[in-house]
Amino acid sequence: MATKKKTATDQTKEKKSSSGRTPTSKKTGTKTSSGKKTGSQKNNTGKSSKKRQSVEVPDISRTRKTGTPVWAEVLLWLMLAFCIILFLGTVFGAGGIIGRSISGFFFGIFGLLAYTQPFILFFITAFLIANRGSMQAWMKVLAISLLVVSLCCFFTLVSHPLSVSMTLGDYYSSCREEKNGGGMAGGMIYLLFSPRVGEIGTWICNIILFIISMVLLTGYSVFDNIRSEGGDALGRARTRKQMQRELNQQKKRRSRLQEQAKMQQEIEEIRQANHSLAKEIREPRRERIVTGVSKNTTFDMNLPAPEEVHEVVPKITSEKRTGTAVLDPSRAKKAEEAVPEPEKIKSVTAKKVTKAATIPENIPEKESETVPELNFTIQRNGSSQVISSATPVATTVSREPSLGMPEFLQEAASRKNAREQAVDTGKEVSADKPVSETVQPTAIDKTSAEVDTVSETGEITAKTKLKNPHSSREEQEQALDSVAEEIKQNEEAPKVEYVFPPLDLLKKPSGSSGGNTNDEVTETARKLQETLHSFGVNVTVTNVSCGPAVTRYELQPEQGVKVSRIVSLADDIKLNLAAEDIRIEAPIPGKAAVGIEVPNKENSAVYLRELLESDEFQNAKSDLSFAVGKDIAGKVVVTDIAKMPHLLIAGATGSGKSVCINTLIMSIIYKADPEDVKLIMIDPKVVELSVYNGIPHLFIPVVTDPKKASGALNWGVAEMTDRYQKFADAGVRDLKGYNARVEQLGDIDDPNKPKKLPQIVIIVDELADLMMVAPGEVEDAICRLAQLARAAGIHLIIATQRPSVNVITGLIKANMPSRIAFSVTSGVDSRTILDMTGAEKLLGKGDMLFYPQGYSKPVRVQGSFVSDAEVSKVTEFLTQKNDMSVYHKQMEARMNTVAQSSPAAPGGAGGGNELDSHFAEAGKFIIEKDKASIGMLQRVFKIGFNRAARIMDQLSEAGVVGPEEGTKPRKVLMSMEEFEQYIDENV
Ligand SMILES: Nc1ncnc2c1ncn2[C@@H]1O[C@H](COP(=O)(O)OP(=O)(O)OP(=O)(O)O)[C@@H](O)[C@H]1O
Repeated sequence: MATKKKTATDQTKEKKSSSGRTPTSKKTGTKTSSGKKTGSQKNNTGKSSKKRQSVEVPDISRTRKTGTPVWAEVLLWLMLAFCIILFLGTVFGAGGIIGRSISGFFFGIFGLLAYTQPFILFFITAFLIANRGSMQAWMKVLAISLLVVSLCCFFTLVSHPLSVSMTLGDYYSSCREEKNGGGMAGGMIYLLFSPRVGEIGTWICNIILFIISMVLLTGYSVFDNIRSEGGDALGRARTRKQMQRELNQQKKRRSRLQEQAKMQQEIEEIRQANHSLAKEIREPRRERIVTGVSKNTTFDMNLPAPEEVHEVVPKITSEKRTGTAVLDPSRAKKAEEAVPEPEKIKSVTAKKVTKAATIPENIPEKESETVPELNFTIQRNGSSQVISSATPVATTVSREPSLGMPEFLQEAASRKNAREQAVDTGKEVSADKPVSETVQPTAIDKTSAEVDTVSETGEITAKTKLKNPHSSREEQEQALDSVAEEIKQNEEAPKVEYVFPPLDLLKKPSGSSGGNTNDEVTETARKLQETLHSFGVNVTVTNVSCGPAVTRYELQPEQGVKVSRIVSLADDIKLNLAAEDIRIEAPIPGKAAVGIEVPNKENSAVYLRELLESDEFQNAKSDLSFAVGKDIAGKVVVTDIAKMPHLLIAGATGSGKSVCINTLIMSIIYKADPEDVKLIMIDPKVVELSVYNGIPHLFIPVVTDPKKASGALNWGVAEMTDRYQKFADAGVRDLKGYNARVEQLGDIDDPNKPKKLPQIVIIVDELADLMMVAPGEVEDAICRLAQLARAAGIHLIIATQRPSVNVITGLIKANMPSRIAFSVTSGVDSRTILDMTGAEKLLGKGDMLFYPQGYSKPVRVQGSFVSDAEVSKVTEFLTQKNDMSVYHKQMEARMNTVAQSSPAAPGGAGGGNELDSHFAEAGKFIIEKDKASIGMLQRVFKIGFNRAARIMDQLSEAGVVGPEEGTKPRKVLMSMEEFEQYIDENV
């Protein structure tokens, strides 16, 4: 035990000592509790071990390397003592016996210089110690010794010369006694030189000795100095010469650089001249400044003899164009001479072209200091007129299609078909109207050609019973069955020939075309140019398009003018033109111009009749042609709903949505047979579309109850899925293919023969009202229809006055590619509709931004107008001429079925007190989760709030869940077994 204890104490001691002293071994290191060394510890250990080594093995010599060794220090101290004693002895005769004998010895050796010896001795000792091992130090000591000796000799010569009889020993004793002379050292030198070179010689030799000692001591070489002095003078002369030479070189270099810069400038000028010439060549001919060509193409017989007219044709050699000459200065100069200046161009090349015509007096010149003169074209109702402040007005007919209009909008061909003949009986439209030359065959031809190709192997299977394999909802199936039944009944009913309503039921446009007069347009164009010029933005009005509501001025900014500057001046332009609001289109798509749209002083309405009478509409092939209105240049805009394929119409209240929908419906009524196009109208506002009740195009009466509306949309979904099934059976891809296949069957005598399917347009006048009642279901139905219904020939037209994100949801927006934005209150609303601002600048009353699928930017259009009275007249005509009494009854019946089958309708799918089809599932789900909430049911079963609430009420009645408890969730009262038993007994 004792041994153990001792060992432990020893260990502790060792530890202590190791921690105090620091260990020597590298292996020893502090370990962490886990036994591992940390990095920092390792580092520390490393450092401390080095320290430890230096402490452990003290190396005095090494430590003293930088300082004085001990022995030297001791020596120095001893020397100091000796010198002090010497000093005391020599100066004061003190220092005792040792002091006196030492000083006597020093007087004997050095004579008078013995007084300096204590200092010299101490200095030499210290100096040698400080520069140990240095030869230089020894040399210095030698020099001092020589100096001392020469000084001793000097004192010998001066104070106490040696007599001839005296020996060196005598002289030593004499100096020691008298404390005078140069001592033995001086005497020795004297004796060395005096007998040989005489007294003077001794003096000289001593002086030389003195100089030598000084040279050795200071290292200063007199000869070197003399030589360097002489050399310096020579060097200075040389440097001066060198500097002169360099100055001359610099001058030469500078002048050469100046020459180069000059040459480069010349080259740059030539390059610019080449560039501008090349640009002139690239410029379209019409944009080049042409002199001497009259724009008046009418030949005047009274004109004087034809003058020579010159056209500028810049002559450019290949050398100039390629710009190779500029690399060679000499050639560059030649090229410069060859490159004509603007004046030169005029004069030199004017001789090239001669034409027999008058020379116009005023040619618009591009000047940045002055406002350019006006010279632009006014486009109005498809024709264009050239306006120039310098030349007389000449009118030319513009045959160019209006800007930004895709082909399918201008589609018109000489279509004289059976339908037109039928229309002629009722319509006022003259079939003998000349076909416009602007009309071109369009994509629609191609499309019809494409879709008409039907699979040769496929045969149409007659389907007696319609089914909906894709629909999972019971309601949808019910709706589908009932609607199918109704359709079947309709088909079996005797066919009534559709009588198209005559166009004279619609109001004729007034004689005046409206819009601004030419003078007003010119005045506004001038004001625009001046306003922008006053802000330092130079523009030229190149074209003016007079629309029914707005006039667009096309401005071409000068080179270097930023488009954003014009946009930023919108308010100033508005102020200067005193305009209500202006819209800037910067730049106009496809044009090198900025468009400023200024409202007309007088707004002219675009009557639907003039659009329906237009060639564009008359020649449009599609049954779903829609006369939208007139564009900014007064050109009729007709579009095909089938190609849209779904349209979202949004705008503030009173902006013209309902009128737009009316014109759309009227366009269909005037274009399509009810057999080809059917309409489903949903009008939660009740008053807007009810007037159409009774027209043959309606599938079901106008739906006004928002709760029933989602049922109608669901019916649309069911119809769509059914149609896809039919297409699949027939081996076709879309409605056109299917109808073509049906037509191929001809008049076979089979009661189950498939019938042609009409295109269906579902029109919703106020989406916001529907979204309030059943947002989930409406959104679902709209999205499903929008995604798939195009090929099935079902198209959606949805209007809303609330362009907020909870009405036009992201899903709806993504699935409605074509948009019409009427005037809205804010840019945010405009963004919601169009994904860009602009609609907030519209004027209302049918002023719209038309943005169908395929457009890069929305086009501003003034929508066509049809009054309620006109609509009433047309619907009256239709109900009278087309016997719809049977049809009405059937529609009523179908409407009721659809309404009942609507999931949003009260009473659920079965109506009355029947339990909802989701009742059992919902009950089980709630018991399983032990949580009852309507929102949860909505989410899980993807149903609307009303239905979920109804299921919850039914569950409450059945005692599955407790009553409502304010904001708290209802209590779950039944177990799974009890509920299953309940279902077995009651359901
Ligand atoms: N294309 C048009 N040309 C001339 N005036 C028009 C045009 N469209 C609409 N208006 C005028 O604007 C008024 C309001 O139009 P409309 O009823 O269509 O607006 P709305 O957007 O449907 O409004 P709300 O959402 O309140 O029903 C019309 O009574 C009519 O006088």
